[in-house]
Amino acid sequence: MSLSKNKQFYVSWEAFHRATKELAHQLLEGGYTGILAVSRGGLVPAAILARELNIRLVDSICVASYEYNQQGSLQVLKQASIEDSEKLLVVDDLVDTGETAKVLRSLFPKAYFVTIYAKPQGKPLVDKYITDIEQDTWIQLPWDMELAYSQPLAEKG
Ligand SMILES: O=P(O)(O)OC[C@H]1O[C@H](OP(=O)(O)OP(=O)(O)O)[C@H](O)[C@@H]1O
Ligand code: HPA
Ligand SMILES: [Mg+2]
Repeated sequence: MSLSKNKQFYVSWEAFHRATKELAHQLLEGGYTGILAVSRGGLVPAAILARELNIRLVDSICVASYEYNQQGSLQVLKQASIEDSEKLLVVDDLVDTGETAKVLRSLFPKAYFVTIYAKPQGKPLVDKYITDIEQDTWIQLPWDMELAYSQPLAEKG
């Protein structure tokens, strides 16, 4: 299924870091003892949360569903070895249709599922997130972008 969107939401590294630290603040009193990163997008916020919350038990589950913005069926490429528990944080960068979160929730029903960004369709599947993004918007993450020259407005046709 094509998820091409009308609008784009560009996220800088700084903005991503700031939002993830805000998430860490909100999780500080939760007593979480382990992190499960949903690779690949969840690896970046998982590393930041692990540092901020002083959690050293970090695992990953490797899934694939999108090829750029074409959504296919979700495949689990590598299972996690960490145990499901109320003290486990499952971390992804974002929830869009909720298909990834649905699978993760069925595999880790006790865990606390967090993301940085959430679109309306996927929002009911996450326990906590930081920023709402409209469904028709594509989130451009910092690791998918590079600095580039921008033509002055006066020179644009
Ligand atoms: O709510 P959904 O519609 O399932 O979309 C959200 C998922 O899509 C992206 O991952 P993707 O499968 O593109 O792989 P990546 O993390 O390796 O980039 C994102 O990192 C989430 O994991
Ligand atoms: O909006 C998005 N941006 C980046 N990756 C994604 N995977 C699903 N939706 C998105
Ligand atoms: Mg992902």
